[in-house]
Amino acid sequence: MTEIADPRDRLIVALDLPSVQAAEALIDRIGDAATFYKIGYQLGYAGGLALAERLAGRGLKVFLDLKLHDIGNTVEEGVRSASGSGATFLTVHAYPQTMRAAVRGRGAGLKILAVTVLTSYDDADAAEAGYGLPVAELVAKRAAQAAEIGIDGLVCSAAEAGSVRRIVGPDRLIVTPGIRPAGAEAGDQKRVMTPGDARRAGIDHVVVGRPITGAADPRAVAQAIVSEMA
Ligand SMILES: O=C(O)c1cc(=O)[nH]c(=O)n1[C@@H]1O[C@H](COP(=O)(O)O)[C@@H](O)[C@H]1O
Repeated sequence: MTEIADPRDRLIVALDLPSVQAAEALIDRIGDAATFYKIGYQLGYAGGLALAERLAGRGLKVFLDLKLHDIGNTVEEGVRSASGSGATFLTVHAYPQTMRAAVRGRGAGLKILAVTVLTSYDDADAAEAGYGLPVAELVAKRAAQAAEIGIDGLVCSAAEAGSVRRIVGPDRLIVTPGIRPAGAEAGDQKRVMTPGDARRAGIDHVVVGRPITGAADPRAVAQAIVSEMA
């Protein structure tokens, strides 16, 4: 688990919103309660990649959640292009070929996170997708491969954080979505945990979307999550 000087950096707010204007309005409302923002498909395909550069230029940290998975050459060159965006994190799916290519394309300052098994999957979903392993074993297998390949961090559910930490050691990052403050709706997430329990399980960063983007007071929810983890 890495030392983090500013406790706000542990929270990554997922900007899962339809437009740059909506994202900028949310960032304004949150103000200095958050320092780290994630841009994924929904916003990325609606002008969010340019926003990523602007946020990084303002000193905010940016997680580009592109979840790359393609032939090695395409992943390597895609990661190389993203290396100029000012982002701190970029996701790829945790397939060995893909992870090796991402490490080859990684530029200075960009950390590659490998998504082990999506937090919306349980064992039945993994079986339906053709995997012969329960989720916990598939996460462990992919975490070990990621560490061997030299990936900077893993995305998994907080429920697997303890076993992933034992596999990857203290220096690799563990980033966990599927985070729900007590009483919040799980939605399509199947492997969920509260921010406090996730922190106690040894995670470095949590990713939180709808509990903040859908809140009447997103700033207050962000502050409560940061305090719960401190
Ligand atoms: O890579 C991710 O960020 C990710 C991986 C994963 O396994 N599960 C997962 O939910 N995410 C992302 O984390 C965010 C979670 O959003 P909420 O469920 O609204 O809190 C979304 O932007 C997802 O795309």
